Amino acid sequence: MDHETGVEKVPVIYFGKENMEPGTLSWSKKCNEVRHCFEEYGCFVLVYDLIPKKLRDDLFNELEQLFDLPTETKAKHTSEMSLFGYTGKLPHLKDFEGIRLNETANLENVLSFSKLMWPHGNDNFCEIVHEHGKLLTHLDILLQKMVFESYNVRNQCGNHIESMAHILRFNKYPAVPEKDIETYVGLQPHTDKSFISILLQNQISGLQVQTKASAKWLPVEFLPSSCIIIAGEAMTAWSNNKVHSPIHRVLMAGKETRYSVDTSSYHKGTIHIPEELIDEEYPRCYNPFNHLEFLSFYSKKRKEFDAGRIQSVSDIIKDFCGVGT
Ligand SMILES: O=C(O)CCC(=O)C(=O)O
Ligand SMILES: [Fe+2]
Repeated sequence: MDHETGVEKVPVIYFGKENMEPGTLSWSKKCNEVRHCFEEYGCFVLVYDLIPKKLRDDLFNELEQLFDLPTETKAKHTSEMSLFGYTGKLPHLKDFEGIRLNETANLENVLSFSKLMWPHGNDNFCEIVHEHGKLLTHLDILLQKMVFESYNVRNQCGNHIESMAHILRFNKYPAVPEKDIETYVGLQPHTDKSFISILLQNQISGLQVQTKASAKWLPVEFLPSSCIIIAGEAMTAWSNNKVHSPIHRVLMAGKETRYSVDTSSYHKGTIHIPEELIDEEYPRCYNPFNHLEFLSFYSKKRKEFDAGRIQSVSDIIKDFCGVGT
């Protein structure tokens, strides 16, 4: 809630050098702030001077060039799982395009992708994407440490973080024809299946998040040096339902193309709900689950959803590993 205007807004958290020293009082306050936002909204805008402005601008320039490549070239980047590879121009998403890359903090992965896209590779692209991959992986791990700290399960954090994988998705939402404004959906309402998702965007807004309390759509405003942090269903399960995984969508209402970069973290093994988060008030809601198997389960459900056979793919973690399902 914005106290001056009384208007409900997606919360904003500021990270500065002065509160990022683990063990200090201001660090624990920040950890609690992060946890509070995850519990009440499932998301927040993070203002943090982590990625230099020029590096960000360079990334969005590179993305423009990448998406300008012929569709046949982009489609060379394939995968059996619907979560990976190139997604283009699906009937229900109009002109939306997405490209997913695995572990961009590992330069080899970016290099082999660039050789697939450009006959002689593209050093500039590789350097910029790899730099982002490293910084965003670092940020994801930092946020996870803060969550574990705030729930008093710091001792379990090391193993958890060592098992994390990071996937980057580049998204392109083309400008909207005048007649379609108001009705055009860039990305349908969904919850993320990750542990945490971190979103960077160019200056073009469009992301909206549904509130937990009143299911109201809140637009996410762009702030300089910011990214948007969203809790995925895997963190909801890990936290025994304390963390909220918000439904969000992209509604394009502008004449300029929107680009975003989504970094999602996934556990490569089994996620166990800490015993410390289970008690009489909060009985166990989820069994231990394999995160990658959950993604395959989602992938199948997603195909059923796209074919109109099921109504929703939000909250699907309950079907997968909820206690009593
Ligand atoms: O582009 C955005 O702002 C949202 C992207 C998103 O929700 C996703 O990739 O899961
Ligand atoms: Fe999402």
